[in-house]
Amino acid sequence: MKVIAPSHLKLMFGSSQPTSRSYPCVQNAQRSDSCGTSRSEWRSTFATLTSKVVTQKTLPMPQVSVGIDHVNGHNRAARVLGMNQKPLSVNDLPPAPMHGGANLRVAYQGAPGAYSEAAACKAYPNYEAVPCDQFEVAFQAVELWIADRAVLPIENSLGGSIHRNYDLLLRHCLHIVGEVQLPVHHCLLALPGVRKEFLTCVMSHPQGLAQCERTLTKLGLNVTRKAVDNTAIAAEHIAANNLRDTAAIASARAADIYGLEILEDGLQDDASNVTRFVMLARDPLVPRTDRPFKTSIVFAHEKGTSVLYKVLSAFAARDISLTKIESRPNHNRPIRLVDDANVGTAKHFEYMFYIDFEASMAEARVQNALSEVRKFTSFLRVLGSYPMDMTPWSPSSSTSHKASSKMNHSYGNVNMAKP
Ligand SMILES: O=C(O)C(=O)C[C@]1(C(=O)O)C=C[C@@H](O)C=C1
Repeated sequence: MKVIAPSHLKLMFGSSQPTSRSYPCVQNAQRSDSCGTSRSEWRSTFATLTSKVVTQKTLPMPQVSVGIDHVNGHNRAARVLGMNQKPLSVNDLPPAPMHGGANLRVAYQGAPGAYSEAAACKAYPNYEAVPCDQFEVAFQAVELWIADRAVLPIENSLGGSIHRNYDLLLRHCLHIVGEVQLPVHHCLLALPGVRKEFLTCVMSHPQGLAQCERTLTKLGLNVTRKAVDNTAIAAEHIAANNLRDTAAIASARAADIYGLEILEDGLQDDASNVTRFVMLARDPLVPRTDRPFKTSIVFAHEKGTSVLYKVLSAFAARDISLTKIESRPNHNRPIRLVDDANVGTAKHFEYMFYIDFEASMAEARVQNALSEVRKFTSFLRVLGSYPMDMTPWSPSSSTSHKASSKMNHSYGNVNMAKP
């Protein structure tokens, strides 16, 4: 792995710039995000898929050859197209890669030693790291072609959703092209020689603190909790400022990098602690049916939650399993007032609903379900259709984390900017 940014990329730009690429935004009356609707084969493909009932089994594939992800090896499709005048079908294309090609520049939030760095490495083993100080900067790095991908946490099995990234997905125009599930094994780190009894403060990312709350209480430490932007940044801060009364909740790799000692190993409240990350790109992936796919959508409706049942039944009727539902405030219209002369004014909160389901946009049942959903919603956008992470389950352990950290260190010694 090579770090191509001298230090963390910082927030440099005001509002997000739409890229020149296409967006699979399916919008009805209301435009609720910053996505433009620039020309694109993909836009028309997705718009077709979601704006009317699609009965054909195959996608209009000749369109696909232009919008292909060359980095991921899909350029073979163009060759196939040249040699063979038959319309392409989904099955003519090479398998959608789980892991991307060499030397992708991958933006993540945090510093070396962050779990996001480990997730980026799992998703794209030969990547060039672009560490960013904020989640939003990682989005911008991809939009402005400083990076090719961003790998960002979206939810954790103990701490729940990372709401900031749900909101940013809507505000920006990137596409989800993959997911990575990372076992997260936390350690309590402090400067060499520091004893637990003398700690007055524990620093970490809010998710790190949330994932270890019960264990911290059980340890009986009399410490204040301090939230910082990233677990590795907490470790870096303690080392850089020689803080002898403060510990960080971070990875074993962060201990190695910043010269800290592990006071407690396996601090997370449950051994099976997993964070799900999404991989983001400027272009969407060609959806396929030859491996398990997930699709993520976001929608809103003017009549609030009353349509939720109808939307969900569009999936249930087609036997499509939902894996996640999240609701966030609808920032365009946070409150709907309903006046009743007799009893006063009801204030209803308005939401954006995010849904993940286990099926591919290339399946007719999904296209039909989305056509139905569109009837009940004022805004609908497909965030991405991408291969599910099917790596076999291996619970997190410090040993396994250290093993992978050694692997990273061998890259790190050559390329990684150590503090
Ligand atoms: O702080 C880090 O190391 C991160 O990569 C961020 C983050 C998060 O945002 O959830 C990622 C994984 C863990 O769940 C804890 C923190």
